[in-house]
Amino acid sequence: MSKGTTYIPFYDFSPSLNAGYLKQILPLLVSHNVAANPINYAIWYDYVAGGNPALTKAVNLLLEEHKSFDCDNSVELYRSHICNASLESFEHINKQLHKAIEQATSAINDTYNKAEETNDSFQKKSVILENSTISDGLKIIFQEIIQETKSLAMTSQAMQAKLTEANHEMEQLRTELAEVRQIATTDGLTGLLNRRAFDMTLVEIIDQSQPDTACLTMLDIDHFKRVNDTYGHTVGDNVIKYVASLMRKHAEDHHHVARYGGEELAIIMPNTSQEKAIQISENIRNAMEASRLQRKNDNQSLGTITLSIGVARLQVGDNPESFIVRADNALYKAKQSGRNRVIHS
Ligand SMILES: Nc1nc2c(ncn2[C@@H]2O[C@H](COP(=O)(O)OP(=O)(O)OP(=O)(O)O)[C@@H](O)[C@H]2O)c(=O)[nH]1
Repeated sequence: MSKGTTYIPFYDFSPSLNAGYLKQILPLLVSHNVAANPINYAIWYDYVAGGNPALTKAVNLLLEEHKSFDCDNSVELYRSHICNASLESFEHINKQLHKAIEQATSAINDTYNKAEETNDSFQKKSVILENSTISDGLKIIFQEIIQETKSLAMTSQAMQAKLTEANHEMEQLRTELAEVRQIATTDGLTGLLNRRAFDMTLVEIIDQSQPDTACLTMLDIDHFKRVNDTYGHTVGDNVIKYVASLMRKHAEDHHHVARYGGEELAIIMPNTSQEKAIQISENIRNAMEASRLQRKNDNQSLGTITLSIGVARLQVGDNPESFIVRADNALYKAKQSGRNRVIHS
């Protein structure tokens, strides 16, 4: 069982016990119509194993309310009761630690500076005292105080060095997290945003935009199956990469070009009128139609490959789903009406 919500769930039961859980979990997944994916398995594993009362309560509540274990509910259960590790949570922890180290460094700096100042002033006064007529006992006490402040200054200096090192490590970690984020949001084939990043960006842009000021363009390569079947999957991959490069070239700097899935690509266009979105889409479509692609190894022509494109503009009350549906419907119309064209909703 995972021990409550952690960053990494921990399971330490024996194989035979796990086999027993498996036998109980499968019928539960079937009877509650739950998809047997790893997230759901983890939820029902904890449910069967017991020992995670908050999760058991949350699952029972969903059952009582006859709610489905759809993707949203499952991810919510998993994040709230089993594992809340995410790039965002690691980045949050990193930021908090960085802040704490900065505060500690600043406090240590103050201590060091004060100790140095006090030390300086004591040093000056000790010269005066050396020549004064105060008793030797007092002179010894004074020397001891000077030693103490010196050692405080040295300790502060050593702590300062350690904190600077810790800060450096945190910065390195932050760079690594940024690299992981980059990998997690990038499509491996095209280098465009992947579907996860597309979904997140679309939510943000809808949140930030007024109706009519943003557009969504969905693009699909025509008869792509034929390309794969005739020239092979590797050539197909290269065609997708080529289309991605055309999209990057024609989209504006503030646009978000993404691979929506398979041979379907998309551009989220904030601060862009529908006319502008159509014009950019036409430029991409024209450029593709005019391209003379050849197979690398034998220069065999791939013939003309075309694109169908659907454009939608953001409307009042839109959410990501409705926005995508409108762009997708326009794309579908482009396909239905003969392909190699741009249609807006
Ligand atoms: N090479 C390659 N092919 C892919 C990739 N993803 C999806 N496909 C292929 O894309 C093709 C999509 O075919 P369909 O959806 O039937 O449509 P189509 O042939 O493009 O025809 P229309 O969309 O109707 O013009 C399928 O053959 C998929 O296997 C990929 O990453 N690489």
